[in-house]
Amino acid sequence: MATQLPKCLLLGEIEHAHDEWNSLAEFAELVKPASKNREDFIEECRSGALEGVIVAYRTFDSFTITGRIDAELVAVLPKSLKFICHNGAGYDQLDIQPLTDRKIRVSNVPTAVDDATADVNMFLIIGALRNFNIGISALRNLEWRGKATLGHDPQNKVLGILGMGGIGKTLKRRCEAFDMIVQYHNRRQLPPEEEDGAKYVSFDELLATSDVISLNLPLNAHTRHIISTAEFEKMKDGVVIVNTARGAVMDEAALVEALNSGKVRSVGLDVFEEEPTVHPGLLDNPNVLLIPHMGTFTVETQTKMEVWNIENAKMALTEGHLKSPVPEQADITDWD
Ligand SMILES: O=CC(=O)O
Repeated sequence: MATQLPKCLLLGEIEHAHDEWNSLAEFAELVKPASKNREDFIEECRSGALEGVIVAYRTFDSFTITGRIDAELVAVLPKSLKFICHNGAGYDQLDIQPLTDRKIRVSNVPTAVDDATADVNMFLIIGALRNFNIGISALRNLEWRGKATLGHDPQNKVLGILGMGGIGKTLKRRCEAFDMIVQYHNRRQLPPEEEDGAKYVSFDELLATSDVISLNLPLNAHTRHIISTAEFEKMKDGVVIVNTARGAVMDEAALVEALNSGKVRSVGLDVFEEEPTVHPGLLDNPNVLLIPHMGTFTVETQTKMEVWNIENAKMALTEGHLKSPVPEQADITDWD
């Protein structure tokens, strides 16, 4: 009698790496949920229709199907489920603790996102320093430069990177090519070979001494609103801030006030607290350069990310472990 293959559940779509995804059929029956929203998905899980699923591959956009992977959802996920492979560097859509409690292992996609996100980060730094939003909007309104005032050069400006992970380190190299002086803050100082000449400073020193502050840290319970009114007050007058991490690391309402008061000169934002909604005080402010979460939005990077995430799923199916487990679970060895 033929042995039954385990199931691998696709939450969301594969857009590029179709061959790699289809190759998983050697190891698993590839299935999709029937549901299109959280309520139905919870019902589908409860009905037992997804039993036999060992690995779930999910995309950022599959949030529309499942909502947050939180304790409520974790309680109904198939009993057979052992691995969730998240296609993205930031995995704040998943609550790791309830998943760990249920012995479900989670992976994310680091590294593959670094270049594309650092490129957007650099674009935002230059664009915000040079007031390009004002010029671009004026030109589209047939007002030539409109109210654009002189911008500022990046050369010799102090860049403070908050969160020196893969994207932060890649950004550092980009910014050094623009002759910026790079300092950073992490919860722990990096070894010298990883710092690669960047100065380690305390959180408060980074706030007080940077001309440009770049937010490159993950969103979690410790980092939500890590930049709010008290932190803006500690910054230099006329500071420039860019964010390609997650909107909620910065208090958007407090940012609008800091922009209105002139404390913050300009910002470049790729991410927002309540995507796809953007605070009207940001939309209305000409000193805000906005991009709709396009940090990794390139053919090459989206393909790399899918291939990486499929490798996680394949390893889970064939070897029973993940290529890139999330840091919270990386040191756990007892999964039985
Ligand atoms: O936002 C993009 C990602 O988390 O990969």
